[in-house]
Amino acid sequence: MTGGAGASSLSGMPIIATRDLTMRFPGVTALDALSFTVETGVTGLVGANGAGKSTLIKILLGLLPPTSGGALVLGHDIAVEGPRIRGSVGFMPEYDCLPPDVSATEFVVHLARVSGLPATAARERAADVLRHVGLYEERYRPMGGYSTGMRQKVKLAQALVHDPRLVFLDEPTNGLDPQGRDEMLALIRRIGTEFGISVLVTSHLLGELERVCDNVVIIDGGRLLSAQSLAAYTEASGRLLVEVEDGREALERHLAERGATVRPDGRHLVVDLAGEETYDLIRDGVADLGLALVRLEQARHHIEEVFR
Ligand SMILES: Nc1ncnc2c1ncn2[C@@H]1O[C@H](COP(=O)(O)OP(=O)(O)OP(=O)(O)O)[C@@H](O)[C@H]1O
Repeated sequence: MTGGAGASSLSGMPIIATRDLTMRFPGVTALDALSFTVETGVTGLVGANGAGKSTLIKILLGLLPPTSGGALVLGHDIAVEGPRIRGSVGFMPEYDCLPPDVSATEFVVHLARVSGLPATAARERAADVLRHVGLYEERYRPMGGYSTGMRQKVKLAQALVHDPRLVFLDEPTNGLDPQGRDEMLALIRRIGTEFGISVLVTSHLLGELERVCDNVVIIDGGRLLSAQSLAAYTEASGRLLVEVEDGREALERHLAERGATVRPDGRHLVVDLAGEETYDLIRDGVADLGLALVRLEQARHHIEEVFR
């Protein structure tokens, strides 16, 4: 993935490539000259409410023409190949209007038929994806009685039923309780790994994307803040985290007197890594003071730091 300052490039052909993508509505610029590429895998698209995530998805599906700029999705041009893109891309919208009198099975079979699958294949695929998302006996009941979690699963199942190469999931954890959220995040990870389908998943919560994504694109007010692999966000920071059972202050003094740059941070000490000798200094200090070492590791950057 590339884009933004300090972006790192991943190998392989991009599944999404945007170029100066701009979308203006009267009085608001929803997307402002966005240029980035996304490689295969699970990619998080994160931004606050109103950042432009849903608008970007509609444009990438070829449903909404941008004001200017362009994009390729799976190598297809959004300006002229919308139907082709929608044939190879699944879409789980943020909101739903699931017919209350219809069962999940009937609904997903119907959408499989709309995607062009023959009747038998549509029934088989629908049964498969409903099982994969975790809807079992309930799938024969009318959807009017479903919980939010079950409705999210139906939306996910219909996005997967035509065996797409890529799925767009718009805020799939919205409205879920913590357990439902965990289940949905685990499912998203499985879609990317076991099923081999690339995923673009939006959220306004960085923390949850951090748990399932290979890559993260961050937008703010329609502008690109950053687009890179998760590993690049959380790379080693050049600082060591040290935790001892008792005697944190004594160790801090000991290290500072020997030239280390050290400061307390909660239960830890954070020590600037000047080289291998910093490890030796800490080891000797802990031994000299007779302390019990609980933890010594490289501090990692946190993805939230992008927003600071
Ligand atoms: N059809 C439209 N007409 C006018 N303004 C729009 C339209 N669609 C979106 N906007 C505006 O564009 C901006 C981006 O909206 P968008 O829905 O893409 O954001 P989002 O990041 O998906 O947020 P949310 O998670 O709240 O949906 C917002 O200011 C929104 O009010």
